Amino acid sequence: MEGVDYLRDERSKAQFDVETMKVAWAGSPEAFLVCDRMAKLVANDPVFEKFSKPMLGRKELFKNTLRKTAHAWKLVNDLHLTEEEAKWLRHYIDEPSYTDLQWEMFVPALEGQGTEEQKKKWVPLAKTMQIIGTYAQTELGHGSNVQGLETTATFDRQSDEFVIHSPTLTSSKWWPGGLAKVTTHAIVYARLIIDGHFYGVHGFIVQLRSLEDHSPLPGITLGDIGMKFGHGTYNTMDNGVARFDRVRIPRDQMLMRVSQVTKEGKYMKSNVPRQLGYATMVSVRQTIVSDASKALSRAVCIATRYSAIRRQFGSRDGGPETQVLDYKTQQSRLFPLVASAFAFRFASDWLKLLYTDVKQRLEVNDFSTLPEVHACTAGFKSLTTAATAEGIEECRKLCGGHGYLISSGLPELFAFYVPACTYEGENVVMLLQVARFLVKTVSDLGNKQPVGTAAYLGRASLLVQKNCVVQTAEDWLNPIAILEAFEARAARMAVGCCQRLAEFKSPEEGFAELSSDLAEASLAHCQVIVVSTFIRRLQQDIPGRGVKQALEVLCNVYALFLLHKHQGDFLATGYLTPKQASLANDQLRTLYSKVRPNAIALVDSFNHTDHYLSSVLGRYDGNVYPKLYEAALKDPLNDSDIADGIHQYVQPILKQKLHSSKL
Ligand SMILES: CCCCCCCC/C=C\CCCCCCCCCC(=O)SCCNC(=O)CCNC(=O)[C@H](O)C(C)(C)COP(=O)(O)OP(=O)(O)OC[C@H]1O[C@@H](n2cnc3c(N)ncnc32)[C@H](O)[C@@H]1OP(=O)(O)O
Ligand SMILES: Cc1cc2nc3c(=O)[nH]c(=O)nc-3n(C[C@H](O)[C@H](O)[C@H](O)COP(=O)(O)OP(=O)(O)OC[C@H]3O[C@@H](n4cnc5c(N)ncnc54)[C@H](O)[C@@H]3O)c2cc1C
Repeated sequence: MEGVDYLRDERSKAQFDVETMKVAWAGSPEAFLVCDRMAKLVANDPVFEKFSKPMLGRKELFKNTLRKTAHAWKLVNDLHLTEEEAKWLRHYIDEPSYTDLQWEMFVPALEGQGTEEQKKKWVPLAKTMQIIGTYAQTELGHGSNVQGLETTATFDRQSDEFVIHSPTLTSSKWWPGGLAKVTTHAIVYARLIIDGHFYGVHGFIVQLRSLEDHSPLPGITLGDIGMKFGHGTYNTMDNGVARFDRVRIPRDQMLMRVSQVTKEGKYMKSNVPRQLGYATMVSVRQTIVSDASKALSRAVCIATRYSAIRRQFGSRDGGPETQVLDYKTQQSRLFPLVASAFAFRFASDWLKLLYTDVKQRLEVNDFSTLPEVHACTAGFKSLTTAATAEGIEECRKLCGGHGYLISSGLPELFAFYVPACTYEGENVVMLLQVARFLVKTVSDLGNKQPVGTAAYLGRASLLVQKNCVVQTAEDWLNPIAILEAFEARAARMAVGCCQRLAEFKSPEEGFAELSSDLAEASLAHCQVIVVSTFIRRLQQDIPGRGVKQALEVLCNVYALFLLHKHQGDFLATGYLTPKQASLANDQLRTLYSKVRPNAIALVDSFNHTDHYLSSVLGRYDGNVYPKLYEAALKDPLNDSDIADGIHQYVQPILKQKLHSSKL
């Protein structure tokens, strides 16, 4: 039956205005309109159909993405889309493509690390796609350890050129998106050598392919690194390998904002810190945090809608069975993920502001907030991608057996998403960066009052002594009580690590030995910031019937869920008593009952189209079973009753004559 809304009753239970919540989720009325327009543009364009993707082979997958990307670029030009609109268009097309690297890394690297002159020359070429670039940092032998990269860029004073060379197999560039078959240029990260001296790793603009016939330029070997996890998701992308055999580039193609090499071969450091060479990674990590909330919102939307349709057990007298969404176990696994999607959304909005601020400061050579922004982007990247990857897998399990079908949309989403835990800074390596910041901050407390996200550590001496005052489950609804619990736990963990570090012969030895504890302290610190950002968001004016109240419930769910999950930390650091932890859990159960009537409306607020979700379980109308059946029938194995290979391989077995002694 087309046109029936199987989730209508659920929608009628909503205690808040969904349309206003959509705006709160999008960030502003303008942002909502852009997203909505781009989502519909993609959903209504047959070129962007994606149902057939799981059936395509590697070459077809890749070509299909090239076709979609070309169509998208045509739309960008024909419709005069802004950069913001074009970004959303790419997002809703929902297929990793070389343009992700072009816009998220190549252009930002040129803009952030190039001189004014370099920007003037290269940025317009990239922005009009006259050149297509990638970010070639990782090598076969090194990814996390950027200073360990082996590719060399040797200055040749005679010709005023750099010679880019891959001296070993492990120095082969390995992973860059779009490198294998598409990109014409790359920012290649290499060790600078002048007169036999090493001057650290720098970025160089290297042309890879002819702009005439697209063939690799002399001395450059390019290829694909092979199929990746999952089928139809990241295999649309040609992650590549590149080897350089003494390839020459002009001197002015070294990105020279941080340091310069003169014609005479003199290495000149400007007054900007060398970490600015890592600025592109800070920019992308910030984007990745925002993508986490989108990916998680997509998974929870599917699992919540399906959980309202799916019924198991509980039927009396032939009446309807229980919706699985009504089971407390289902709620306790699902609702914290719905709350996390909102928490990450608000955290990423805040991070964007922080990043915009640091970008403006860097332009006028103010580097004072860079360490804090680096710690926040690295830490948030780790926290949100790990929770989102786990959350998508949990949503698959929440959908029972059907969640394992490609048509549920969840396996492909997981396969697409999970590398976010590794790329752009492996998650544990990123937490250890936060740990460096924390250790410095705590060690400096006697001399310097911490500010910004670390300001609470300025009260560390108080926080390590004070105990939680909560006496009833109701008390756990007080944002001051919640925030203090998170701050006290994080401060105690950080201070505890620093005290133990002092017992080692050297800080390096202590840091290595205590790295697991330091990573946990870093996670606790990042959770303070995410929880406090959610609380601060609620202190702002939030219009719309019941919107603020619904968000308050989610904020409490997010915080108390984390408290429950990490209660070992809260108890071990001595801030909470077991009784107080148990009261928090009682409150959490009550909160789940408050989320329940709003569950479907909350996931409707993400405004995801059926095209974007690409899930029969998460359909807006809840018409799951007929569509699941229909999708199954479309499988190529259902083209005929007797499949290829049956006559050849199965019938001979069925027809064999065995002697009874062999049975
Ligand atoms: C279903 C399909 C849907 C499809 C949808 C499509 C739409 C998608 C849209 C957008 C997607 C965007 C994503 C695009 C794809 C991404 C592809 C991924 C690309 C990559 O992975 S590129 C490679 C990334 N590589 C890394 O991240 C490497 C990680 N390693 C490092 O960053 C560093 O090596 C290190 C930080 C670990 C160590 O640095 P190092 O200098 O060796 O050593 P330290 O001594 O630790 O640091 C010194 C000092 O510097 C500080 N510091 C380090 N990093 C930074 C920084 N970035 N900024 C500022 N400061 C930094 C550090 O804290 C130290 O400071 P201190 O001395 O303590 O004061
Ligand atoms: C889908 C995808 C796309 C990518 N795209 C690009 C791209 O476009 N351009 C590009 O340059 N790169 C790209 N990469 C590479 C990516 O950035 C690296 O894989 C990533 O930075 C991790 O580095 P690694 O592979 O060297 O991991 P490793 O560092 O080797 O990690 C292996 C293990 O060692 C641990 N480890 C490493 N160092 C430490 C330490 N100091 N202390 C404790 N534990 C440690 C890690 O936690 C991890 O468990 C991509 C990767 C993927 C998966």
